[in-house]
Amino acid sequence: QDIQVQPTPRQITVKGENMATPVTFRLEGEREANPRAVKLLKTFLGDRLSSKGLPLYLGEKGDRAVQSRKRQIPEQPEGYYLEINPKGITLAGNDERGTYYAVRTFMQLFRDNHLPQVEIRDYPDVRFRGVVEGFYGTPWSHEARLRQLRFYGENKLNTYIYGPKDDPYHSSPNWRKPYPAKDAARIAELVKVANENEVDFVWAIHPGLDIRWETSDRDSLMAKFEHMYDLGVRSFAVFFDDISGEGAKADRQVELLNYVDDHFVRVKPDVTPLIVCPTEYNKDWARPESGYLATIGTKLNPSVEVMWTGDRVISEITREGVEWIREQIKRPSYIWWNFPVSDYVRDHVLLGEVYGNGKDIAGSISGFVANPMEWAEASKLAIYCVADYTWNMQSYDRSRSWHRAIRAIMPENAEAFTVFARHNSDLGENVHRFRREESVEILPVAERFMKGYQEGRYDERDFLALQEEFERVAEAADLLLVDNENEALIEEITPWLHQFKILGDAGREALVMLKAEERGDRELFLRKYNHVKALRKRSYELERQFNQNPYQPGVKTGTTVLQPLVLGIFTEATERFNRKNGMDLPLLADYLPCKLTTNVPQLEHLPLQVYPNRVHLTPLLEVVKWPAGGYLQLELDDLYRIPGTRMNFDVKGDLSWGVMEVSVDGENWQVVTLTRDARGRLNGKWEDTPVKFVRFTNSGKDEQQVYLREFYVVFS
Ligand SMILES: CC(=O)N[C@@H]1[C@@H](O)[C@H](O)[C@@H](CO)NC[C@H]1O
Ligand SMILES: [Ca+2]
Repeated sequence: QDIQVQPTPRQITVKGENMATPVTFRLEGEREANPRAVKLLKTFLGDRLSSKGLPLYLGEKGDRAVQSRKRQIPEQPEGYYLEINPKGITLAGNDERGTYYAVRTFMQLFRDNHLPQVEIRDYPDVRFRGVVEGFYGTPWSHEARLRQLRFYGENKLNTYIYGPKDDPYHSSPNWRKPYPAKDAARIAELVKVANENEVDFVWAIHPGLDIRWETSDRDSLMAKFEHMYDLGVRSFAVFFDDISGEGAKADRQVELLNYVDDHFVRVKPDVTPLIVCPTEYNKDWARPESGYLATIGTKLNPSVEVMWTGDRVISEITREGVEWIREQIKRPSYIWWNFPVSDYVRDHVLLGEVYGNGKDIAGSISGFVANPMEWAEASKLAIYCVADYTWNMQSYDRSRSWHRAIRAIMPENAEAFTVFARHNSDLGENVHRFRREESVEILPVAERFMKGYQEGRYDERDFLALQEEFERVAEAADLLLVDNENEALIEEITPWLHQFKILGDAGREALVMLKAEERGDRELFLRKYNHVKALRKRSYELERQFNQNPYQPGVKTGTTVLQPLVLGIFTEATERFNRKNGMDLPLLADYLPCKLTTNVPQLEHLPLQVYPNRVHLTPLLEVVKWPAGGYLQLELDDLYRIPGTRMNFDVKGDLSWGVMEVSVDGENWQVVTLTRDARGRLNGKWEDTPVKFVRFTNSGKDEQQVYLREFYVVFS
């Protein structure tokens, strides 16, 4: 029979027919077994526990209760052996966490009226598995974190790294300060719940923005770690990502890390190995001539774990890639996988399958933690799949895992959530050029239909299939909006559900428009034309109402297939209607195109936010290396005055290297006077003859490392 356990166990042997579930169980080994495993099992079995009944042997290798099965227990860390048969049940761990995992598996196999007769030998591929809360944006709430930790216990994830960029006590300005009492108490509670769920709570510090390489700051960091230790934290990390200047120096970082390792981590009996996120944390940025990774590799204590995001900031993890970095840092890397994090595409939710990472990387990595979205519940979809992948790579099946994740997270509305997730998985254009599949099933139908429609002959079956899909979209949105099985999740995705409902309605109505136009039914066509326009307007209003953040404000859904399909059908039908009826019904306004050209590598694919009279560059989270002579140019679609332009590079020092110019023809340029305001932002304007081009250049002779916090141009 199809026994489903999450994550997929390494080896399951069915030994016979299902057996009737005993009314009671006699627990053997309670005193010596892992207390958290005992507690979990006793809570689960409740009044089925008694001094009589089928014996249930629980314990770790070496404990008396499981002595007879000693040789069956895998010797890998966190491995376990599970046996169910009419004579008795054995849940035996290679270590305490293994026993806990055996109980977790037993709980999934348990049915009120029957138990499978099985033998399972199981252990994880990757040593450290879990999540790094390491994104920019609103940190997760305390309640969201508690739910996460329980979710990790259920899915055999053993690591949660606390590192929200926007927590001022994790990063600047207060990394040197202890948490205020209320926050401290919350951290202590998180640690307690993490322990109950056999999760290492790793507290990370991000000091690099303003650290000074003096003993006073070293002592501040040690004192902060002591403060966290007193709250119960036993696992620590230091993040040196997204910094420049003094803090980015490898030998200084290594000196500090080795000091912390020697005088804190290894001094205390119960602290796990220190973890560091290096400043050069991906291959794209690694500069052999800087010697940064070589310094890490040769001088950093070998016991310190080194994180790595892959070949690029956001990238799939390949065997070749992890073997390359292993050479550089002289140890396996601890993967920081930047998915499903969406802090650089905040108007999207990423609910698609987890795929693209090699199944042959386990031998070269020590850890694999996913950086999630600020939407904690919505991130569970990907986290569930990462748990399955990192536990047993060879048997990982991206689609099976994803469907099981949906049923685990939304059992009552799995179908509706599947429809929603299918069409909310790609990121759209983004600065990292990282894309995901979206609307995979309907894509071929949509393409074939649009081609046929434009050529004047489409297959009616395709028409009906699209109609059915848009109906399912509309239904799914309404079902999920009133779903109460996971209210925290619905609360997170409500803006996208409203947008999804509009998309479903607009799709159905556009198809009615198409038929009305074909039949020459003017009245019906005009009714539906106006309805779709109204839906479009509602969609824009939603974009302005929800999720207003300074990076990618708004609410995008179905952007890769369904939205373009609706727009395509609407446009084609309206153009035909206009031609046949000598009318000039306007098409759906799309914002004026504005073109960006640049020779700054990190800005090459920077999406623009274009509004009726403003164009914003999408701010970047990472440090931008702006070479001497590096320029960024905006070409507008017409001649405009520039009543205002603003740039914020978050640079304290000299900005005189930056020059802004405007031009009518892209050849002759006039300099725009820039003034620096109290907050260090550069402001300018151009009220003279209207211009078509605006450019900003590093006219100095050195590379500048800046943050692109804000860059917009207002034109009129
Ligand atoms: C190691 C790492 O990825 N650090 C940050 C991370 O905090 C961001 O969430 C990530 C995704 O935008 N970008 C890389 C970088 O900005
Ligand atoms: Ca024991």
